[in-house]
Amino acid sequence: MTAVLEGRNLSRAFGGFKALDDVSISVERGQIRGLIGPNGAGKSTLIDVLSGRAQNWSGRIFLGDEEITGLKPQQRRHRGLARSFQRTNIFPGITVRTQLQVAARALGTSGLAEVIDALALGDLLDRPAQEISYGDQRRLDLALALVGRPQLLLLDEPAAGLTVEESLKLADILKDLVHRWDVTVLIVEHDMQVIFSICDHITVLHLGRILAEGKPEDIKRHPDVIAAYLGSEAP
Ligand SMILES: Nc1ncnc2c1ncn2[C@@H]1O[C@H](COP(=O)(O)OP(=O)(O)OP(=O)(O)O)[C@@H](O)[C@H]1O
Repeated sequence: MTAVLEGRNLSRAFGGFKALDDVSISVERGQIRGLIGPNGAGKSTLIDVLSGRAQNWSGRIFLGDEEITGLKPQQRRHRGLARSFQRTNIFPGITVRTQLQVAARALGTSGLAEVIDALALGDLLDRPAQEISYGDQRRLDLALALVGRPQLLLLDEPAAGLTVEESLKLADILKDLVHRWDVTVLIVEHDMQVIFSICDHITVLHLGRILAEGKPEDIKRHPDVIAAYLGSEAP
């Protein structure tokens, strides 16, 4: 299998506190990789390091065969590494259409129609983002990350604040995109229904280190993961 993303020996400290402690991760092409763990485990820190948003970290990162360790977020984005944010990354007063067009222009790409179609945003194009529902805003955030059809999508809690119905719809969209568009996904999510329904592989972080890695059914039964995070009520 080909690794689309490889992080080697990634570390980041805040003062003397190691938020990320020598973590290595390899995500294969076509995978939906879940990244789970308790609050403060280092998940967002890892996403920040991989997307180029973090300062003062160490380690090496490869996107396919290319080392991207020293590249800024926008340079990584141009090479096909996109991310969404825990808080949506959208501008409230601007219409859905304009936000997508601005994102496409910044990337020098066209092909917005397929993104609009995939995320079912067609009826919302002329609405300012502040007027659409929170669930629709999360889909717009995902659409912005998908402009230019990135090869790798880093998602930081895309289902946060969504209803069960919206979360399941999002899960369906993601599964579909991976298969139709050949996008690889690394997803941080606390909603275990979403994680266990879409991920083929899961990495568990705890206290800045990898606690376990494996297939969903093995992770569900892993005693250390149950003790540190899932409890006895794993879905
Ligand atoms: N800018 C910062 N300054 C100081 N400490 C930070 C900073 N950012 C994160 N941390 C600390 O680093 C640790 C890891 O944080 P991180 O946000 O990566 O965890 P997480 O697994 O994403 O948690 P959550 O599930 O709550 O989002 C936490 O203890 C957090 O308090």
